[in-house]
Amino acid sequence: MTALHTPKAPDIIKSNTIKIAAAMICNDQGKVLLVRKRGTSFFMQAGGKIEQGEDPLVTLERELQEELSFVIVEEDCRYLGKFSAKAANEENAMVEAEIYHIKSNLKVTAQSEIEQLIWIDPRNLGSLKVAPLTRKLLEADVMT
Ligand SMILES: Nc1nc2c([nH]c(=O)n2[C@@H]2O[C@H](COP(=O)(O)OP(=O)(O)OP(=O)(O)O)[C@@H](O)[C@H]2O)c(=O)[nH]1
Repeated sequence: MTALHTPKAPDIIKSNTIKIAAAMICNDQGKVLLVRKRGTSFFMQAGGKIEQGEDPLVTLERELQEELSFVIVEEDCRYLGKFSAKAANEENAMVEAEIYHIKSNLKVTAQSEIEQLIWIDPRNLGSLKVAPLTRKLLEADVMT
């Protein structure tokens, strides 16, 4: 008789992990840029899915170009680390993010799949609906 393998919780979580590269874009006034994608309700970091074998910084360059027409200046960009949280828009999934801190005072405009962008005061979110990963990053105070 063939033994059936029933996935245990960690296996299930692993297979439902979305890997992304995303940006903590901060300006001189201590504000942080968040985006809301078309048809969704959570505000989150600009960024997107890492393609198989892709360097996360290459992913981020592509996503910021697509979403904000933003070009990364190397000296204003710093790798912060890998952070994970419950995915905002997908049921029963986790998001694992390579996060980069980017300093910028440039005016950015929403492109393509971005319905809304806002500069927020990280110490005063009020009732803003933010993605779990974003809340975690803001609570970890990774803005500076
Ligand atoms: N970009 C981004 N995605 C996040 C964050 N937090 C979070 O849970 N996610 C989840 O990760 C998923 C990434 O999908 P995406 O739609 O941003 O990626 P993408 O542009 O490459 O997608 P596509 O090419 O399949 O349309 C989102 O649906 C969302 O549920 C975040 O801060 N930034």
